[in-house]
Amino acid sequence: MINVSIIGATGYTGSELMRLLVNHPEVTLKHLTARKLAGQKISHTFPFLTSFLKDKCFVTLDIEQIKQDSDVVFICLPHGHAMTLAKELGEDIKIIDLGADFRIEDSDTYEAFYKLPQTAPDLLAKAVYGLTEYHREAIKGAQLIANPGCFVTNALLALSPLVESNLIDSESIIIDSKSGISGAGRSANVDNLLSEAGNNFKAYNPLQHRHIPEIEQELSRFGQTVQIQFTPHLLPTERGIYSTIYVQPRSNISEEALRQLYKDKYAEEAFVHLLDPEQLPTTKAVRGSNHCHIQVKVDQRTGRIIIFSVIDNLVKGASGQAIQNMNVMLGLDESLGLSQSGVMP
Ligand SMILES: NC(=O)C1=CN([C@@H]2O[C@H](COP(=O)(O)OP(=O)(O)OC[C@H]3O[C@@H](n4cnc5c(N)ncnc54)[C@H](OP(=O)(O)O)[C@@H]3O)[C@@H](O)[C@H]2O)C=CC1
Ligand SMILES: CC(=O)N[C@@H](CCC(=O)OP(=O)(O)O)C(=O)O
Repeated sequence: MINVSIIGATGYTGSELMRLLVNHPEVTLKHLTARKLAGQKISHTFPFLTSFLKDKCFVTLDIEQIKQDSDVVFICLPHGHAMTLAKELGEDIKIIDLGADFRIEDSDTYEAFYKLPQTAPDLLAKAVYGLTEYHREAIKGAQLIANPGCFVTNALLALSPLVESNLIDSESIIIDSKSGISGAGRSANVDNLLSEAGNNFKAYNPLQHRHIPEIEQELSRFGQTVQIQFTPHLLPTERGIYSTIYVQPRSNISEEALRQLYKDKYAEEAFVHLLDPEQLPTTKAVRGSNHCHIQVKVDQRTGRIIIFSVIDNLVKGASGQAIQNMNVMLGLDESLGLSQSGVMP
């Protein structure tokens, strides 16, 4: 069995990891850390885990104990902590960071967008970016994974086939994204109260969202420098990310050719699906699952391509993809623990 510990198990990504890993046939959950809730039963905070974790309690973070007892550690903390923790955990343990500390290759860009110093440049250099479908070979040999941001995962799965094929004007990309409130984490925040966010809808952080440099970095890997326009919005729902993306092709492309591109790219992928032409993605169809649903259209009037893409921010956008990466790192079947379908209604 693989011994797994979670640092920051009281948050949404930590609890989602537990929800998925209790059904992973190869995993034993070891140390599940918290600050204030240390010593308390996990099932009291997360009753959905009652029959799975029984009397298991949160524990205070003890690096030596974790090093001794774990094969894999997931770090589910606010940005800035994983740089220190990954150093302390050392190189003999596999680490998957769900935050952004190892995602941005250029430290000045990280510091500008995150307002935090990059204190682990040596670890940054060896970290592998964990968008599984595009970095599988590197992930196989990695010790440290930078798990992608949720909006980023959604946008990259939608856009990469087009950018990789050099079919679009790399400065024409407009990404209009919406996220459920769990994307903001479980910590108390007035903006996320039902009375503020319920029956409400708003854009936030236009022009400066932290995911802009991450999306540009990853799309630019294909060869051309990519500049995007990205605006996130807050949906009055718990989970889900929905992106509608507009791009200008370099030359006219038929919808049939466009569909073939996506079909070929994702034919072998367990979690990325091009929907039938008459369908449009919905957040509920992927709710609780590790799946990404994509639709592509060509507007015959304007010539633009429109891509619709949807994931569950806590699963493919965070904990599910982290487990997918763990499976790849350990040479396991990539889908282990991730067989859930979406939940409707
Ligand atoms: N929510 C999402 O959809 C996604 C989140 N992420 C990233 O994953 C990481 C975790 O996110 P999420 O689970 O949503 O966050 P939450 O706010 O839900 O949970 C944060 C966790 O971090 C702990 N924590 C908070 N501050 C500190 C601190 N100063 N020192 C030690 N522990 C601390 C909390 O523990 P305690 O109970 O002790 O306070 C809690 O367990 C973040 O980096 C986030 O950006 C990535 C993709 C998607
Ligand atoms: C709704 C909401 O607030 N969403 C978060 C994104 C969550 C995410 O992907 O996390 P990272 O911070 O690890 O990139 C935001 O916009 O900041």
